[in-house]
Amino acid sequence: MGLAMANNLIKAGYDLTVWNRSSDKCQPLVEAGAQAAASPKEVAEQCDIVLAMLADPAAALEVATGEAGIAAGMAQGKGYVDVSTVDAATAQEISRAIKSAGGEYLEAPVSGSKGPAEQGTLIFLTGGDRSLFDRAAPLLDVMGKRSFFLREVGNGAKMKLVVNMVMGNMMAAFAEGLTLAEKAGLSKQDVIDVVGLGAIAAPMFALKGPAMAQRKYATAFPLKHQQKDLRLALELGQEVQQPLPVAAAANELYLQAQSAGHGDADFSAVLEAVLQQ
Ligand SMILES: NC(=O)C1=CN([C@@H]2O[C@H](COP(=O)(O)OP(=O)(O)OC[C@H]3O[C@@H](n4cnc5c(N)ncnc54)[C@H](OP(=O)(O)O)[C@@H]3O)[C@@H](O)[C@H]2O)C=CC1
Ligand SMILES: O=CCCC(=O)O
Repeated sequence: MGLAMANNLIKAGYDLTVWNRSSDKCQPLVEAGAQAAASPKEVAEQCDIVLAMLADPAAALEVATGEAGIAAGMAQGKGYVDVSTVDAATAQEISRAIKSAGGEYLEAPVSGSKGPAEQGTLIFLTGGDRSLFDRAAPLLDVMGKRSFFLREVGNGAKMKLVVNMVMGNMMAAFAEGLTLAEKAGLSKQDVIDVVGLGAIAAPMFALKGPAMAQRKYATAFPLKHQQKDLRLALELGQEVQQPLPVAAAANELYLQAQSAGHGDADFSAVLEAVLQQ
């Protein structure tokens, strides 16, 4: 995700300084004109606005608040926009670290996968400093088609978890439907066609269904990240005392798929867990 988003910023003419834990992954961006930095701190020292796209809450915290992290290079006038999918408490902790270092903070997780990241059609779900939202808007407009400002830090994370919980549930239900159809003697392609014409038609089913019918799962959204998002959504449900039995059942399927070695495959590989029931 980060590579595609950074590429679009370079193409739009922005002067980029990049860092990634595995530094070889920065090479295509350096070849496209970006400068490589030795640490997140160095990126923050060199840039007015820092963007980060990281795996999970642990990675987001380490990169933002670690010894050579973003906060260590922050100063007044600089801003940090974290587009990773994390929980609200993590976003709030990062916000405190950035602000006590004098910077501004915006959480901005994205809806939309690899295709929208490449095409610059992501949807940003933001919360935090309104002035940074306004300052970063031209960058978000290069990478996305719409940006929502949801006020205080944590609301972007919560919105993202709600959306991804629904998405994870939908994919698990679709996998069950395909499996039931096949065992009942129906064609999976017929199921995809019928679903695509009715009220439950979804771009996701049309996009991923044909490959799922062949048990192929080229990674756009890694299954391990979908399971992380369901875990975080279930934790949010506990915080606000909302039972989420459908999401809890879906989470079990993603955990099973992950244990069976499909964590780095696309999240549609949840079908493999359904097939094992
Ligand atoms: N893929 C998708 O369709 C979408 C993903 N997201 C969210 O975006 C985020 C990134 O997703 P995606 O790009 O697919 O994931 P990847 O797994 O491809 O990338 C994860 C990134 O996080 C880095 N990272 C992981 N752990 C650490 C750490 N401890 N310290 C420093 N860096 C670390 C990785 O570095 P390294 O290269 O060294 O491993 C890599 O750059 C996730 O939060 C995901 O939920 C949101 C919308 C869509
Ligand atoms: O977090 C991943 C979202 C994927 C998508 O919105 O298609």
